[in-house]
Amino acid sequence: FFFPLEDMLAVIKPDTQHKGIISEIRGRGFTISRLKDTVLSREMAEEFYREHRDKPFFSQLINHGLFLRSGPCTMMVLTKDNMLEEWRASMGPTDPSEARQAAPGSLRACFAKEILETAVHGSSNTQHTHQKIQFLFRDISTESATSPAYLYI
Ligand SMILES: Nc1ncnc2c1ncn2[C@@H]1O[C@H](COP(=O)(O)OP(=O)(O)OP(=O)(O)O)[C@@H](O)[C@H]1O
Repeated sequence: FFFPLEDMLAVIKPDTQHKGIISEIRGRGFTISRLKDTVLSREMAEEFYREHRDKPFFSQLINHGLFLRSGPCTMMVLTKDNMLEEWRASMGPTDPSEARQAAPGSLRACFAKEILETAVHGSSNTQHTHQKIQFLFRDISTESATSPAYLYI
């Protein structure tokens, strides 16, 4: 199983797609090399956010107004130099009200509603990127990878 080292897994959460966020992401210099719409089941949402399963807000995160499962999530493999830092800076702080204060141009300042409806997700490190891409893009293949640097896992 191969994929480019610089890739990262990003997600546009439900109810955000129609607002032109994809062209906004491209406009910020991110290359979208894979894109797939997926409606998450509860089991998939729990697996997706498994790192947070011991947090007090885990149940809310999965169940809040069925938000995460209320429509398709757009799963994307993004590429850019200095990817992790660039994407986190583009997303802005987790809490959208903080984002609107501290990073008014960020995606969450522009598109997110509240802390449980944060519009976008990004894998927080390389290991999570690998796990999430495997989980969501099981069909990805060596031939389809585009970057010269690959990791074999
Ligand atoms: N204190 C909190 N109360 C309620 N929900 C929270 C809280 N902190 C985080 N969350 C929710 O859990 C998700 C994951 O939290 P995390 O700390 O990983 O933030 P993030 O890395 O900015 O967001 P994401 O993982 O979605 O990219 C957030 O998108 C948010 O919806």
